[in-house]
Amino acid sequence: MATKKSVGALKEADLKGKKVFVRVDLNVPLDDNQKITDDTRIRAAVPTIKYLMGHGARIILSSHLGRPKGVTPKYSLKPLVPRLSELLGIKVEMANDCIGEEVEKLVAALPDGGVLLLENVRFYKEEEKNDPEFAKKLASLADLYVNDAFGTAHRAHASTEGVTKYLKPSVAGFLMQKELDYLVGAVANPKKPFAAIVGGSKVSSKIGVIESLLEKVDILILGGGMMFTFYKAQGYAVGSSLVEEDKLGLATTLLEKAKSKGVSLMLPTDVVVADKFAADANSKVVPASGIPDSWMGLDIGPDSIKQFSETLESTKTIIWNGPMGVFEFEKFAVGTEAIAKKLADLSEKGVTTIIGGGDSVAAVEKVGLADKMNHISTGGGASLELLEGKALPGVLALNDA
Ligand SMILES: Nc1ncnc2c1ncn2[C@@H]1O[C@H](COP(=O)(O)OP(=O)(O)O)[C@@H](O)[C@H]1O
Ligand SMILES: O=C(OP(=O)(O)O)[C@H](O)COP(=O)(O)O
Repeated sequence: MATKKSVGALKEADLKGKKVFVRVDLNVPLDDNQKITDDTRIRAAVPTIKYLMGHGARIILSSHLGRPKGVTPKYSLKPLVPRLSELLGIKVEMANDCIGEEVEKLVAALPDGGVLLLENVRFYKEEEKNDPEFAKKLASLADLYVNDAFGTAHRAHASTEGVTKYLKPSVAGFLMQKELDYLVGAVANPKKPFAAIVGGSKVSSKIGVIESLLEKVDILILGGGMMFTFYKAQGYAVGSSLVEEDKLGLATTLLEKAKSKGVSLMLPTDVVVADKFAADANSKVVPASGIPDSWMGLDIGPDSIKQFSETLESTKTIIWNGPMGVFEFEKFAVGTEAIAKKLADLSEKGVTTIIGGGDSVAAVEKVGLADKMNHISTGGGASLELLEGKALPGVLALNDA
């Protein structure tokens, strides 16, 4: 685990004129017109960058956006430059690549206090493979490394882990430290009953976390795209809803494990189904066991909202990652907004509420309730893995970890 020493290391580092490779998580939601719909992750990255600017460092920012397969214009980081520049109060330069000669020239031209944003590091498949040669190329751009990408700290990728082997010192940024300080404390000894709410669409990467969560929580509520794999495992028809066919066996095991552990695992009893994946789809509420052929579940229904809300009343700590439905479409935002309101309400009554994840936080911001929560985390998967008790590779790789 990174300790206060890591921040000390950043504060003690000689930064004047030094090229600093800063991994940030600028994986923000964008709409169809490439407009940022929630800038939480950009704002969260600002304190470390401003500190580096103020100390005369030459800042090379690196991030991913989405899960592109190769170079994909839709996943370019260019639309973020105006907002980043505005927040930093300087003109941020943008590179068309993240390695190579053009990037080296732009780095060489950086003045003290200047900021260069590299293009999406996931445009190279070597990033997620944690390819050492690619990590070396990234590292060759700079003199030292700062990891402030808490949201990606659970990934052992070239820009989060590999690069630390070639860049010393490698230290945590302020956001990384703040997240760890809060989350490690909050989840090591949570006030009980402790509930986790897991939804969203990253089923295959988050379903595995559920097994360990069953060791920690008293109540586990599942919604969003996560629920249909569990429905199908129980023999329900799911129409054209999001399902991970190869996780059906795991879902069955998890249902059994919850029972044997005495964990109350709750699935929505009703679902809002749609005839297409669109804002103007026809929709109706059906029982969980009654999803019609070729319809897809895009939100939890009113009965589920009621049951989940009543259950949450009894808790003392709640961690939530993953929206309950496709909240980006008004018609399917009801479940997510109701749960957000419930958590805000409970927070005022003294329940500890932690919301993590790019889209979950966007949903809570959208209804203006972020300020009511105890902690808004920039990491969804990362906070769940911390809660599991796992060491995060991006943190472990730092010098003072
Ligand atoms: N029933 C569903 N079917 C498909 N996608 C869903 C469903 N419910 C929620 N989602 C989608 O899940 C996405 C967020 O998932 P995820 O990335 O796991 O959350 P976070 O970013 O908070 O960690 C949202 O874009 C939302 O539209
Ligand atoms: O959005 C993210 O994770 P999250 O949705 O779990 O919060 C991070 O940027 C990590 O992205 P990834 O899950 O594609 O590695």
